[in-house]
Amino acid sequence: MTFATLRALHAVIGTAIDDIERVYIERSPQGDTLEYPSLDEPYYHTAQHTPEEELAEALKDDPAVAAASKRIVAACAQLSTTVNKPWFRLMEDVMWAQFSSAIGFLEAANIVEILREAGPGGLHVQEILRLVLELRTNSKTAAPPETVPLTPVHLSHILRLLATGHYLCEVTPDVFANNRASSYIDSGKTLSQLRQDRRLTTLTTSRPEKKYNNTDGVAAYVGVIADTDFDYRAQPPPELFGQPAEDAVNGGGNTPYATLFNFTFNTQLDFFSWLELPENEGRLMRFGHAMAGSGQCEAKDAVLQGFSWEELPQGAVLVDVGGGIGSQAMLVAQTHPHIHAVVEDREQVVSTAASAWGPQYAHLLESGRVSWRTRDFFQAWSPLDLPDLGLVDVPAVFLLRLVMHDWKDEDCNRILTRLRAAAGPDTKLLIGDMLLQHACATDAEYAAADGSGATFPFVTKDSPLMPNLGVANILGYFMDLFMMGVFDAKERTANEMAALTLSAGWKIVEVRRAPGSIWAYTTAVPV
Ligand SMILES: C[S@@+](CC[C@H](N)C(=O)[O-])C[C@H]1O[C@@H](n2cnc3c(N)ncnc32)[C@H](O)[C@@H]1O
Repeated sequence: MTFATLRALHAVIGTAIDDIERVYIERSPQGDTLEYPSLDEPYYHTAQHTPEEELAEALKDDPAVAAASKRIVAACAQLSTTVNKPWFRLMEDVMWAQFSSAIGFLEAANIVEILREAGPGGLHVQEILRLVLELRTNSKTAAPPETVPLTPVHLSHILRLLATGHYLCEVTPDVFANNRASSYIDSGKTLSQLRQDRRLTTLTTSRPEKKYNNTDGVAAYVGVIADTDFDYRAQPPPELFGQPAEDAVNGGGNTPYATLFNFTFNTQLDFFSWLELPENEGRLMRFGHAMAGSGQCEAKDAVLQGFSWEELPQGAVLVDVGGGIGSQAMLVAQTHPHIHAVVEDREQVVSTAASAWGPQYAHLLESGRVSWRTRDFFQAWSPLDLPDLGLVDVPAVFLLRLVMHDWKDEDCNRILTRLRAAAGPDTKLLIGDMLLQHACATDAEYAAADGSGATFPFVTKDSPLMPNLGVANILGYFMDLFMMGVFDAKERTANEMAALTLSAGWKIVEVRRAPGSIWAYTTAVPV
């Protein structure tokens, strides 16, 4: 039985590679065969590429390729867990935090940028260290110098761990170069730009977060998640251990803390208010950029596929609630000229949001088709007064992307109830968030699935793979625990989301997702 399962998993991998190759062949330019991008070759998104290189990279987002890739990841993980000695698997998983810290260090120390400038031959750790120290800053978001007794030996060990885990290549002993995986974290900034950011400021106010301006937000996202102060991130809330949260986190003092985040930072503020404290200015800026990077969780432009925007009437208004710097609103307004988008957020975010955008979107801001307003989403929604449209008291769509997962159910209910009170009969609520699935499926669910992988279960009943595609989707389940630690919130299962929206008078009518993806756009209408 087990050998049959091993072979079935092996077959899944082979079939999925066939599926990927078919797409690459079909899309190859005439007379040429498009190769699958090599892990050894960096791909810097800000660099110049040949049309073939760009296409080969872009095809990873092709729905058939993305779905096949997920099956390969799921099968490889299941296969390696089956055959790995249990002790090794167990210890690797328990010690995985070391790897996460190493990636955080790679980003914070600008090593990807240093190695980009070094080129394919790489750089010896001694020279890497010299540049790391030269670029090191003393900001709140970087480790203070006295806690980093970094030597070339330390550095080579950290980088070797990363190379062994398929980030970086060790070209010759102690000489490291970027590979495709590490190049993905590249901010695109030159070392001279990074040095310039330091020079422009005083010693005590250096601004490493400027590194994230005009980037795709991936480095910023790594910085947010791997922030060295966020060590509580791996800890589930104490309630899970049967202790009341207050007893477990208040350290015997008199002040109860609502979450482990509050305990760790010794604050009674919620995360977003804390982020606005003057000493967290760099973190706030980085967070805004990181949200642009969060787009990588979804298929490219997923918000465009997640809703039938083209069916909205001329002058329809999308309200992007808690929309941050407005990355989704921009995308929708850019693609659909008949839509106006208003991004609502906290005052401090709104006051700097427009300046986060380069000339590419200037026409949307100048024409007023994208605008911002300050609104606390726990307060009542009030009509908008827009230059071209006049008074808008019934928006067409309320978008909540990556908002629900920040809040516990009672708070989400308050947010949704405010939106429900402002909704007209045709107003849609669109939620963009992970939609977790159970790690099992019933016969009825298998029978009802359409087989495309766009509905759960993501595989057919005879597949050896888990119905939620296991490790291929584990990011969603990691984020779930991260949200518990940071906000006492969570990612939600489809059933949990349905119950939550219904509690505020919204009924889910559609879920759209890329095949096999845990990320979904969920549409609800007033009950
Ligand atoms: C995780 S971010 C998501 C941003 C954006 N929706 C996106 O997908 O890129 C959550 C956003 O909620 C905003 N936010 C937090 N509390 C808020 C409140 N009480 N009222 C309005 N916005 C709030 C934050 O400032 C932040 O921009």
